[in-house]
Formats: sequence, structure tokens, C-alpha cells
Amino acid sequence: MTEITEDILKKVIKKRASDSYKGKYGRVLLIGGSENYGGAIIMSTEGAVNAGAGLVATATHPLNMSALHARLPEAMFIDWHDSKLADLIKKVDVVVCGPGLGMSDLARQILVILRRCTSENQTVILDASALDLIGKDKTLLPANAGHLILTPHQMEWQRLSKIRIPFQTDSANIDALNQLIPDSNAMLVLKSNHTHVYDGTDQFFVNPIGNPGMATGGMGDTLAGIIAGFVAQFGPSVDTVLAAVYIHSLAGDLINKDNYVVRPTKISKVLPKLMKKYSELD
Ligand SMILES: NC(=O)C1=CN([C@@H]2O[C@H](COP(=O)(O)OP(=O)(O)OC[C@H]3O[C@@H](n4cnc5c(N)ncnc54)[C@H](OP(=O)(O)O)[C@@H]3O)[C@@H](O)[C@H]2O)[C@@H](O)CC1
Ligand SMILES: Nc1ncnc2c1ncn2[C@@H]1O[C@H](COP(=O)(O)OP(=O)(O)O)[C@@H](O)[C@H]1O
Ligand SMILES: [Mg+2]
Repeated sequence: MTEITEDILKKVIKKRASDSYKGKYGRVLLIGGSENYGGAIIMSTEGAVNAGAGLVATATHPLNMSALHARLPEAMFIDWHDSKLADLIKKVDVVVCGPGLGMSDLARQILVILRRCTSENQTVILDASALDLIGKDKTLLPANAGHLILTPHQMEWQRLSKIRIPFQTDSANIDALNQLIPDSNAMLVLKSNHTHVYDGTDQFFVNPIGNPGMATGGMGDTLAGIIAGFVAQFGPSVDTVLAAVYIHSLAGDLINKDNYVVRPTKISKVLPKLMKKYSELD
């Protein structure tokens, strides 16, 4: 077991080269947000944009378009019913699928398209309803993606792995991850008050920071977006994921110093400043 420390931020967050452009910082597509859960995919998108992804698009229910654009004109919108979704999936570096996706037939169909259209140069981050749908039908797992990052909370992990929460020990979690995704570059970010990160080997990582002010709906949606933004810029390594998990909680602790409740949208708001600080430290 290794505790994640602040050093991971200095290691992962790089100064930007002067001669770079948005294409160098990765293309992210976020898929989710049914009629009732639009906020979830908007918060994920906010995480990805503020974490520095070069280009961000959001595929969601059309009802969410105005709200998305009102908050985030940086993000492109695509109606998740649009047949062009398949082509868009093929063109991006990172896909986040699941926040507010829901359990409808359309949601299932989107996972079928995602599975068909992803390939080895891409990273897919699966969260929330996407994990629940895969728990019901393992053939929906987008197994062709080069890197898979699962970000369940403990109940989502119970549904997917069939390991009940009290029995979610580190060795059981590692075994279940390897059984679910054998011979693959998969990571499991098992969220809790002290999130554990597994990469399929015997090593695993624990996030020692964060606070109960962060127990607010949308906090995990935001984390999925931040992981996407980090992977888009810094590559799909374990260190990148650890840095994203750590900065999410570090931001939460900063906000919690003088706020009882930590709003997920405030986490996204403080990210650019925090990233600037760590990019300038050796
Ligand atoms: N603004 C929006 O649009 C938002 C939309 N959202 C979207 O809603 C959808 C459903 O996602 P969800 O996470 O809210 O519900 P679900 O997966 O049923 O889990 C809850 C059940 O699990 C249990 N539980 C046990 N341990 C737990 C743990 N550590 N962490 C959490 N729960 C734990 C818990 O126990 P209880 O609270 O009853 O004690 C309860 O029985 C999904 O698409 C998501 O993206 C949300 O992101 C919020 C903001
Ligand atoms: N008591 C707590 N202490 C620290 N972090 C917490 C606490 N409760 C929740 N979190 C964090 O908030 C997030 C919750 O994720 P999730 O349940 O998926 O939220 P949502 O689906 O509402 O966005 C995780 O990153 C988790 O680590
Ligand atoms: Mg969640």
C-alpha cells in the first residue's frame, strides 16, 4: 500500500510549451446526463474543462444543451441520439461515460456504440450508470479501449464485482478487477472517504486527504471529468490518475477550510490556480 502524496502533483503537472496548441492537450468526449440527471454530466464537463483538456465535447440529452452552454461555452454539444456520435467517439483521446447516463434502453445502446467505436489509442473512463449497466451485462464493457479506468463508489463496485461492501478488501478488489478485465491496462478508482486506486498488480494506492464536506452529489461526477482532463494532457498512466484523485481532494480540503459544505462546482473552479502552482514547482 502506498499513500498518495503532494509530490505526485509536481511530478505530473507540467509547464506548457510555448509552441503548443489545443490539439496537444487532448480531446475529451463526455457522455451522460439524462432528462433528470443533466447536472451530473455538466459537472463532469466542468471538471474536464477546468483540469485543462484541450477540446471538450459533451453528448447528452438535448434538454441539457442550454444549461451546458450557459455554464460552459468552451464545451461542444452533441445530441446523444445523433448518429454522428459514433464518429465522434472514434476521434477523441478520452471518453467519460456514465455520469447521469441512467439505465434506459438508449443508455444501453450508447454503451454498445462505445464498445464498437473505441480502440487501443483511447482511454475510456466508466462511471456511475455505465458501471451499473455493465454489471448487468458484461459484454457491454468497451474492452477494445487501450486503457480503461473504472470509478465506482462502493455500491456501484458491489453491483459490478458482486463483492458486498464489507467484503471489499484490497485483495478481493484486485482479484475482481483482473477477473473483469484480464490482461488489460485497467485501473480501478474505488471511491470512498479514502479512495483506493488499483492498477491490476499487487500494488495499490490510498488517498489520505479529503473531508466529509465533500459528501455532496456531483463530487464523483466532477472527479471523472478531472481524471479525463488529466489523462488528455498528461497521458493514461497510473501517476496521472493518482494526481487527479489527489488534486480533487486537495481542492476539497482548501474549500473546506472556510466552508462547511464543499460544492463540486467549486472544486472545478479552484483547479486552474492549483495546477498553475504545481506546474511551477520542481
Ligand atoms: N446532479 C445530478 O444530476 C446528479 C446525478 N447523479 C447520477 O445519479 C445516478 C445514480 O447515482 P447515485 O450514486 O446517486 O445512486 P446509486 O448508484 O444508486 O448509489 C446510491 C446507493 O448506494 C448506496 N451506497 C452505499 N455506499 C455508498 C457510497 N460509498 N457512495 C454512494 N452511495 C453508496 C446508497 O446508500 P444509502 O444512501 O441509501 O445509504 C444508495 O442506496 C448516476 O447516474 C449518477 O451519475 C449523481 O451523480 C448525483 C448528482
Ligand atoms: N467523507 C468523505 N471524505 C472524503 N471524500 C469524500 C467523502 N464522501 C465522498 N467523498 C468523495 O466524493 C466523491 C463521491 O463520488 P460519488 O458517490 O460517485 O458522487 P456523485 O455520483 O454524487 O458525483 C468521491 O470522490 C469520494 O471520494
Ligand atoms: Mg457517482
